Amino acid sequence: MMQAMAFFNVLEDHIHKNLACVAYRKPDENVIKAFLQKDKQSHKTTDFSESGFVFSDFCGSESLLIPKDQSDVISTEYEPEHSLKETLEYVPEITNSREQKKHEELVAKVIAEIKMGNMKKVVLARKEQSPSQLSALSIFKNLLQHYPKAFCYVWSHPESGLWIGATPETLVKVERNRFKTMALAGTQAYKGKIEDAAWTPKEVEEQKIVSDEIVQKLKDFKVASGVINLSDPYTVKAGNLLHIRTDISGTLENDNLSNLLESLHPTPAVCGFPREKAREFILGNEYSDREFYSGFLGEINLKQEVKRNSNRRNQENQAYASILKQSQIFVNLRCMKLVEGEAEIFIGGGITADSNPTAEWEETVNKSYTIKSVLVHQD
Ligand SMILES: C=C(O[C@H]1C=CC=C(C(=O)O)[C@@H]1O)C(=O)O
Repeated sequence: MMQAMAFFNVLEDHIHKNLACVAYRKPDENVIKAFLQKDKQSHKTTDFSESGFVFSDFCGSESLLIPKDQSDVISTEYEPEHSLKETLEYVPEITNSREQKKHEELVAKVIAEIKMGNMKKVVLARKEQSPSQLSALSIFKNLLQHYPKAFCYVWSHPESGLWIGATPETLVKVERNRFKTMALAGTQAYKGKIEDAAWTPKEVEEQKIVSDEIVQKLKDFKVASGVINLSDPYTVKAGNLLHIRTDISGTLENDNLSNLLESLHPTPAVCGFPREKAREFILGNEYSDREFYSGFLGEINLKQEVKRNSNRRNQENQAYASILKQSQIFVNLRCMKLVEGEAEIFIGGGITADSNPTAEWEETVNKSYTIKSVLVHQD
């Protein structure tokens, strides 16, 4: 482990030299890890068989990779610099801008398509520009501070540019032959108590489409070898927002990570249902290219040594530590691209037949706050 100051200095230097690197902290953990690529080559993966950190776009056309064997891997313990406020106070400014009109018109178009029976759900996203007073690493530190339950990262790569985010959504975690995923959807503002959250039928349906489709796709792609386990839906907090979540887990049929990712991505939490029609609509109608927003990112095929228990029965095995292969991949939400000091914030929301265009606009405004609130100095 390095001292935090040395860690951030090395990272900053790497970003400054425009060499590929990523630093991240997993939900509820207190270690920040970084992969600093040593060579200047642009590595990509197509079959997800390598070991390293992957950064994939929404379309699935580009999967950048920082290979472990080409990187220095460093880590530091994260200590919040000052006591943090649970929720940042914020009153969304809802302006009647041109952007709002454009977004609401597109939402209305989706609702009309859904009512014609072409689709059941489409996630519509937009991009918002916001000036930032801070450097990438200061923004990253603010995210670490305010979102302990999120996967917080900063990714810098000559091909993708600089991305920063704090996502609440796991795409998949694989450990040996077990996988865990989640269906996350439905959004409301957090008002002080998780228990007080009441969900409308629209939100319940929006989330159920996600969990049903994940299970169906796992079956279609023959991913799971037996029963797929599902929790009941429950409410989770992500920054200033609440979502509905179902946990889904099972045993893998084989260790083909590529097949698993293809079955899951893009889920109806970021695309829609049916997948292909929703994807086509998104690519043909959204005003901005999503790039890496709503794609996925994370560790793939990392090997970790696990020491055996030293109880008597295991004593003969003491000399052997087992190797655990694991992947932990997140959906790239609540994120921004930093372009010459300006933040491009990407936000979206699920549209179903019962959506209200103005409420959908407001939801994206609320979601943008996860990022906007950390673009300024914190005290
Ligand atoms: C697409 C986003 O969120 C997804 C995850 C949780 C809740 C969502 C919703 O309520 O629409 C979205 O499906 C985003 O934050 O840009």
